[in-house]
Amino acid sequence: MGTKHYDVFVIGSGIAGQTAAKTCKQAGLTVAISDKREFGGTCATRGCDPKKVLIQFADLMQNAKQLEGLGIKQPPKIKWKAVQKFKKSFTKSIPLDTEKNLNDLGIDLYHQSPQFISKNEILVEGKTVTADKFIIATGYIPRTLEFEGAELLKTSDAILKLKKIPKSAIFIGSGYVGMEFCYMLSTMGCKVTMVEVSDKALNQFDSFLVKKLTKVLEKNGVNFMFNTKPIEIEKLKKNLKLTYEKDGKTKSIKARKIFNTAGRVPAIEKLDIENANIKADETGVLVNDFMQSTSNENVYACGDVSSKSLPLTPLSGIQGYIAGHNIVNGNKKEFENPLVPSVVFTQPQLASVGYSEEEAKSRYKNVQVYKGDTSDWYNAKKENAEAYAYKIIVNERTDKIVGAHLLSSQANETINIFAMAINEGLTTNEFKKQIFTYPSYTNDLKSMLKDED
Ligand SMILES: Cc1cc2nc3c(=O)[nH]c(=O)nc-3n(C[C@H](O)[C@H](O)[C@H](O)COP(=O)(O)OP(=O)(O)OC[C@H]3O[C@@H](n4cnc5c(N)ncnc54)[C@H](O)[C@@H]3O)c2cc1C
Ligand SMILES: NC(=O)c1ccc[n+]([C@@H]2O[C@H](COP(=O)([O-])OP(=O)(O)OC[C@H]3O[C@@H](n4cnc5c(N)ncnc54)[C@H](O)[C@@H]3O)[C@@H](O)[C@H]2O)c1
Repeated sequence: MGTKHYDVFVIGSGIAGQTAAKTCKQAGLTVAISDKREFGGTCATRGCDPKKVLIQFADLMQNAKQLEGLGIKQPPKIKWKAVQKFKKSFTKSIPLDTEKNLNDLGIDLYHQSPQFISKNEILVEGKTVTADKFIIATGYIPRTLEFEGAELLKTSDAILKLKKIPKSAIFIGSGYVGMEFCYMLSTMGCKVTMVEVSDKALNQFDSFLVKKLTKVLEKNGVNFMFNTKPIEIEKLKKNLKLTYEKDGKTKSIKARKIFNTAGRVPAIEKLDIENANIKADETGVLVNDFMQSTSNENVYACGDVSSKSLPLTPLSGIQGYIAGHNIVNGNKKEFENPLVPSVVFTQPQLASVGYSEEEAKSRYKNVQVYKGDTSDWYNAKKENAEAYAYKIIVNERTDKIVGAHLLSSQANETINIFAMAINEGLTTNEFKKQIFTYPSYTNDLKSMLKDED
């Protein structure tokens, strides 16, 4: 058993790990990186990017359905095999390209989960490896559900690889992942049931808008079952049977597939972090603003697996850079909790940035809430869209916009306008003075600041 030493050993090759590793290598440090799955991380290989390739076909179907009888004879037929082939053209080369890119930079690669054996030693691929600094960038993994038959559940990895659209499916959990994929499958003709333990979907988002989105998905054929607790899964000949509890009664439903979309948790279970005195809780590896472990100064954590901020791709890249920079230059850069817009890629899309109505009301004395159903506005009507709505939050004293929540077919883009407005501290008057293209969803944003509910 040989021993090897590096200045920096990075665990996880997603956007956070890659960014951190490259930052250290480019500063002249010796660096190694390990991944226990294919290189490239979640977003590029089994998350955001392949998901958007698939979902755009659902969007096409949805748009066509909306215009059926208004010029569209019938919605197009989707060749799912071809769609999957197209998606693969984005994902297939990622692992090898990532490895080659890291290799070319002179970074050593390991293909296994390391285990900490002491504060500065790990065991990986049968070797003891020591390093001055370790960076944990292992991301999130699906939450394990603990009921009988839970091993029959599939995760988002399997949804992205479906060989055909199943006749029926049950989703357990209506967060981002559950809502996006239940929209995709229901639009493609799958009979979908959504089982959610709480009383509404997308708990992080504005209820006024979530209700409207839920209604659209119900029209798409999704059967939402709230306040419902899954308790057992059983394998039948063709189907799976889910037994659940609702209103004190025990009942069951059947479907071809059941997906675990009940949330994601920090991927730390294989690392034996306690051997290196690294502390973590359900939010991830506990770090300070320098992305440095609060209990072991030679360890940094970044991306989803760190305890700081939301598990989204743009933040993982920023945190990876900060961790790498602080290892190279000493703790100089702090993670300052940037304003983060986010979007659920259903149709309509639900997007949000800044404070919710409740957060703003607890923070400011007087809050102005602009809220409306705009499904009768031109942009929605021309698409024959079911729902178009908004809620914008303004601090009344300063007239500055502090939060925006949009439900529209273009919300993934238009929310970025509000992100910029909030970052720049624009007042509603300054915002309304902007000239935007016409007719566009962006131009509608100005009119939203006129109507008070
Ligand atoms: C289906 C889905 C859709 C998503 N869509 C979006 C979206 O539209 N927009 C958005 O912003 N975010 C989205 N996300 C979230 C986004 O993918 C993550 O925030 C981002 O990928 C996190 O990057 P990361 O580098 O922190 O972790 P990851 O990309 O998860 O990388 C971690 C790496 O560490 C490896 N690893 C884990 N454990 C070990 C171990 N013990 N040893 C060695 N290696 C290990 C993993 O194999 C992985 O390659 C989505 C996530 C999912 C699952
Ligand atoms: N578009 C995007 O940006 C995007 C897309 C996918 C994922 N993500 C990221 O991934 C993270 C995880 O998303 P997610 O959807 O996996 O988790 P989530 O935490 O957003 O949602 C999980 C849902 O499952 C429910 N749930 C939990 N246990 C349950 C049980 N036993 N039975 C029934 N329901 C149960 C929860 O109440 C919740 O509604 C997000 O926070 C987000 O940061 C982002």
